[in-house]
Amino acid sequence: MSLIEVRDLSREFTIRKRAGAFRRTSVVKHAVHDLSFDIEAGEMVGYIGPNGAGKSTTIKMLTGILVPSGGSALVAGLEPSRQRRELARRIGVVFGQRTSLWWDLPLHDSFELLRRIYRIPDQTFRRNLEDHVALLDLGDLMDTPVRQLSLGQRMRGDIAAALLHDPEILYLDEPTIGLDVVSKGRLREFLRALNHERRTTLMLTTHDLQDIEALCDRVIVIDHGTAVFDGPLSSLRATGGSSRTLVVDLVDEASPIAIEGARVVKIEGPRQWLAFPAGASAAPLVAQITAAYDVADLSIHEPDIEDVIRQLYSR
Ligand SMILES: Nc1ncnc2c1ncn2[C@@H]1O[C@H](COP(=O)(O)OP(=O)(O)OP(=O)(O)O)[C@@H](O)[C@H]1O
Repeated sequence: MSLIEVRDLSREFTIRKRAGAFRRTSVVKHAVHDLSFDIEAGEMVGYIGPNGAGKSTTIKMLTGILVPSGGSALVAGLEPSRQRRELARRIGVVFGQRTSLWWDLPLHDSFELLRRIYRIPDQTFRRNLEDHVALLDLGDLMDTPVRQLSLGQRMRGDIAAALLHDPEILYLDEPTIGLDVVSKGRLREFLRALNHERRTTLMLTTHDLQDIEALCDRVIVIDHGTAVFDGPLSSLRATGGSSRTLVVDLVDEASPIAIEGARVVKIEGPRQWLAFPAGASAAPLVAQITAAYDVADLSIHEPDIEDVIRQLYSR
């Protein structure tokens, strides 16, 4: 059994609209429609899609906040909407846009309250507090009220809080939103270590594709409530007819390189750019070029992930 099992999961919302002075009609919005996927323990999965695609609705169903209108979800063997309390002990949730900490309380008191709410055993609490306070650099901030923390500090506090009870699964919704480059880097490093060393399963929703590139081997792309891609990041690059580029520095300027399987798209002096399908191997191309030309240097450029995803959304 997978840690997260989603089968034909659907959620509709009925939206009532004014259709005249006194008349109202209702429209049904399919926020999530027949969605299916499995996530195994220890995976780090990026869950991405354009605004309004259904990401938050999915996460809300997986955490038990929303009841599905159809299909099923099993998380750690539990049915989220029916076994929400039991599930809360097994999962952690972090929303970048809002905090789960107590605004007026020092960080330390927020953690203490969570210890009681989740009835976290003393040893677990102490070990996690010690580890996470050190790794997330929260030591000097423990006595500061949450409202006085910067966005990055608050986010680190929220992540430490979500991990106090040793959850097997951590859902992160836009964890790096509004953070500077250094803070983003540190946070990604922490999440990578958490996944490697504690085997915590991560499901990450973000509009920052660098988060995905830094953390996730697998990506699920959702649009209009259904999955339009589910696979490794490397295969995502290969979809949508995108291409990789071989950049060849010749010893001397030459006419366009003519080989099978790639075409020259740009020439600047002795440097030539050759495009080839993203799913193809560069090895035979390199062999052909080095056999026929005097080559000073070679490099391969992967397709820009933002372009690939833009193509996927516009389909
Ligand atoms: N409570 C609700 N009532 C009515 N419609 C809703 C409700 N919640 C979500 N929707 C609609 O369902 C669709 C999916 O919304 P959802 O918040 O899941 O998208 P999202 O992928 O998380 O978007 P974003 O990236 O903007 O956060 C949207 O069209 C949204 O307007």
